[in-house]
Amino acid sequence: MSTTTPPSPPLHTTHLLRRTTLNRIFSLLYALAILALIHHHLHNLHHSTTPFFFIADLILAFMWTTTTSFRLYPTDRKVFPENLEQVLEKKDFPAMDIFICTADPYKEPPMNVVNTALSLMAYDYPPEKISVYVSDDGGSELTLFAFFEAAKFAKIWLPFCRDNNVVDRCPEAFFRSNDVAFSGSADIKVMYEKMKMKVESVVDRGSLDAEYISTEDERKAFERWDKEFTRNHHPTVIQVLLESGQEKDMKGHPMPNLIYVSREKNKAYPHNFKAGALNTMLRVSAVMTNAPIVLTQDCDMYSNDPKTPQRMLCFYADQSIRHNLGYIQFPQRFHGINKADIYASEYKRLYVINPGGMDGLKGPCYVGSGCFFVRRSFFGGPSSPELPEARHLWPDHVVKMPIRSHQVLDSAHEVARSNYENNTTWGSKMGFRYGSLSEDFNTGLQQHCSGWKSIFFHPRRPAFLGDLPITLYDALNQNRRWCIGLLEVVFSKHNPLTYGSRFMGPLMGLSYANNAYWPILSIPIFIYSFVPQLALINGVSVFPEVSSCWFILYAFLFLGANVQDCLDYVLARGTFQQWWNDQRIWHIRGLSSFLFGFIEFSMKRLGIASKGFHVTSKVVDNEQSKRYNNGVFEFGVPSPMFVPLGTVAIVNLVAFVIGILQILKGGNMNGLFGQMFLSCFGFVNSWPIYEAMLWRTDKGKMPRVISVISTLIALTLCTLVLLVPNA
Ligand SMILES: O=c1ccn([C@@H]2O[C@H](COP(=O)(O)OP(=O)(O)O[C@H]3O[C@H](CO)[C@@H](O)[C@H](O)[C@H]3O)[C@@H](O)[C@H]2O)c(=O)[nH]1
Ligand SMILES: [Mn+2]
Repeated sequence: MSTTTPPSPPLHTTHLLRRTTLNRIFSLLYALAILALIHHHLHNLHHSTTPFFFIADLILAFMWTTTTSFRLYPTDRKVFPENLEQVLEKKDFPAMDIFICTADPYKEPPMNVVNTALSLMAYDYPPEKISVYVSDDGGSELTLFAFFEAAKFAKIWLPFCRDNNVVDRCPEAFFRSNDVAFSGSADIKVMYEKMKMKVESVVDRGSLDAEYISTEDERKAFERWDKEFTRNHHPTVIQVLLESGQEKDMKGHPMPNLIYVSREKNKAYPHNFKAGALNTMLRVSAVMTNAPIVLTQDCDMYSNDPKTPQRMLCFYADQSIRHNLGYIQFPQRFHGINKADIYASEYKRLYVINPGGMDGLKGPCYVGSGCFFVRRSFFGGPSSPELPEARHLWPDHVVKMPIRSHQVLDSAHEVARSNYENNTTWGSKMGFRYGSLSEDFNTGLQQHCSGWKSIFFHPRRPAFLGDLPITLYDALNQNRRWCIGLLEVVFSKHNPLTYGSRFMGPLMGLSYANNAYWPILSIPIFIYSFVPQLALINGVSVFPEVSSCWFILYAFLFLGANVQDCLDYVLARGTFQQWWNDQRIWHIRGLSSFLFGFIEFSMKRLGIASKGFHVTSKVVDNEQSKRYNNGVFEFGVPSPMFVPLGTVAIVNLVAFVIGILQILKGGNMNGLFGQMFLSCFGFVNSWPIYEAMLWRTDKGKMPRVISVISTLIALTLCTLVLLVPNA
């Protein structure tokens, strides 16, 4: 009799979405329609405006092709963490090194960073297997001070969460939403508030008074902030705040490791922003704990689900996919979004819809936060390792010394030196990749190209929740930085279309290109925001007449793209109103951040100074936050990025009014319908801009100077076009 081992229960399953077949059929139809349109354009090239639309439509067609790569294999996954223990015993769970990046105590309040750290330390996971590394690029004693306090509070907070099975393990989120009386929660709240007050008062004052320093350890730590210490030029500071083997929580259970690291900064060496910080963390953690799993977290992205590591393990523990599994990406989700999501800060397409489409191919892009990496994936491809010279940095190295021992601390300082990476392949072949302000996109791309796969998992309850920009200026600035980073990849050797398609296949190449080529959308958006409108003012018809069959083609292309986009959006649990705002913000980005990102990228290439990584502010102004919650656009600052928005708003208004007048006078409605429709669309989309320019009185209105400049430009354009002979 033969015995067979029963098959182990599934840890995860994956399936294609039901809409896949429809998607594919529609893609084919739409592609044919695009070909017909190109044919139509080629026959009409002699018309004066056709070349504009030809260029615009070619770019739109290209972008549509890239979007289609997400629609051919849209995938969804399920995990079964309840089966985990049959495959992997708790004592065999892999260790995890968690990196939390922060860069500025005034834009990223230390109390928020502490909250993120506490939520992650409190994971429902063996604490002795967790090490949290806080990377402080701000080199701030205020942040370190906050973490000394956090380490004390953690000894109470962790057992409280564990014993009461708390789900919101970020203290701030817990106290905000839980009125249920957990045993002891009132006392803990008092302790939390006390810590918060202490930290915030120190941050408000901007310096640390002797009265706040209570132990010898702390005194010694803060001595490192001497007179020479500045944010851009200072020695390495590594402070072990909690050591798992040594420290116990108030119930006697082990604590996770908690380590503060501010890498050495020296103006003579490039620090490569976040990617540089993360590479330092990779090395420092290698000599201290060297866990096989690395979780990267932005300082504002707190854990919203203590079971996330178990869900991640459902993939990691599956031997059949392990050999080339590089990372598991959870989507970036946000808290505090207003109901209509006016700035489309949720980036539903980028963070939720598109990754699901790539998951059916070789896996999603890395988006910078909420991503569990297999450490080995930073050191060459699955079958072509690229290892650092120092043996103790290899991913299989086993650390045998306690993290506070001299040897370990000495090597940690050594690898955090600002010139450590000189003449090495860190940032080019190893670790997080340099050369792009969108280090996340760049790193994921290169990992995929070297043969790694990734997995996208989108649980119902968001695994992480982050802050989002609540002013239009911040939102556009963030987008502008991304564009610079994306263009840096497009114009590098790792272009997703050429290099990417060669190593990942054409569909993955197109998926990556969809994001990378965002900024070129600026061209069709500018053309369609100005040319048909100006022609309308001049009474020139540029689109097919309503009665012609070409009009049906135009209508199909316009409606087809928008209805499908809207369906994708609504099926991903969005609302129609959110989709509406999302399409509007795409136009806004096209007219502002995409263009300005392109300009700054070009200047950077020409060697003219650039701002580098401009950290998004996470500080909330009460007035602004009130307006944001009411769904009111926040302009306020006189940014040149607002000028095209104002100009387009006025040109569309003028065109729409003149169009109506012409029709009333018995003009050519049949020939001008398309243009009337576009001006009307532009007019409706610009509503918040008229409000901000004309009748709002609050601080978030459009600054006068921007209104004046954009009105002048718009009126000049409208007048000039009237001088063009009406052909
Ligand atoms: O020199 C720097 C600059 C930034 N950061 C950190 O990088 C993170 C992201 O910065 P943020 O200003 O919040 O940028 P976002 O645009 O919101 O971030 C998105 O875009 C970045 C790439 O541009 C990714 O790194 C992020 O993970 C992704 O969430 C924050 O934790 C910062 O502290 C550093 O550690 N060092
Ligand atoms: Mn952020």
